[in-house]
Amino acid sequence: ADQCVLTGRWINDLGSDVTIGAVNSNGEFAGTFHTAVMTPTKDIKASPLVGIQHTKTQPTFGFTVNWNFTDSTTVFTGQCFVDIEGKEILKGMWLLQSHVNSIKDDWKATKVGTDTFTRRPEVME
Ligand SMILES: O=C1C=CC(=NNc2ccccc2C(=O)O)C=C1
Repeated sequence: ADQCVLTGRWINDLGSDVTIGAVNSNGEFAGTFHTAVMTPTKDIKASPLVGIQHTKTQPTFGFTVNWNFTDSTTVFTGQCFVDIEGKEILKGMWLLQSHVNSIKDDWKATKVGTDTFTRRPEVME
């Protein structure tokens, strides 16, 4: 089914903008994550992501984001669901690992949360 092939543009509930490229026959993909959560201190560059999805109906997926202006990493995992109107939703959870300078601070270095992505509507020309 071509539903829930992750290629394309997605927006999450924080307003961040994710672009995912082609998904290969192994389900692997790459893309960019343009976060909405950083106040534009400097020009906010997109951060790279790599991931993999199952290629079946309503597949599960995972991807990793390397935040390029902080030394932190977020891994997302979830499942793509198609609602009755055919709208796709990526229902997921994430772990954010912040860089800390000492293992003594490791206890406070991992945050967890939920996140939902929907397809970014193509702007009508
Ligand atoms: O430099 C950084 C560090 C962490 C960030 N986390 N963003 C997230 C973490 C979890 C879920 C969504 C987001 C998001 O940006 O939408 C973003 C930029």
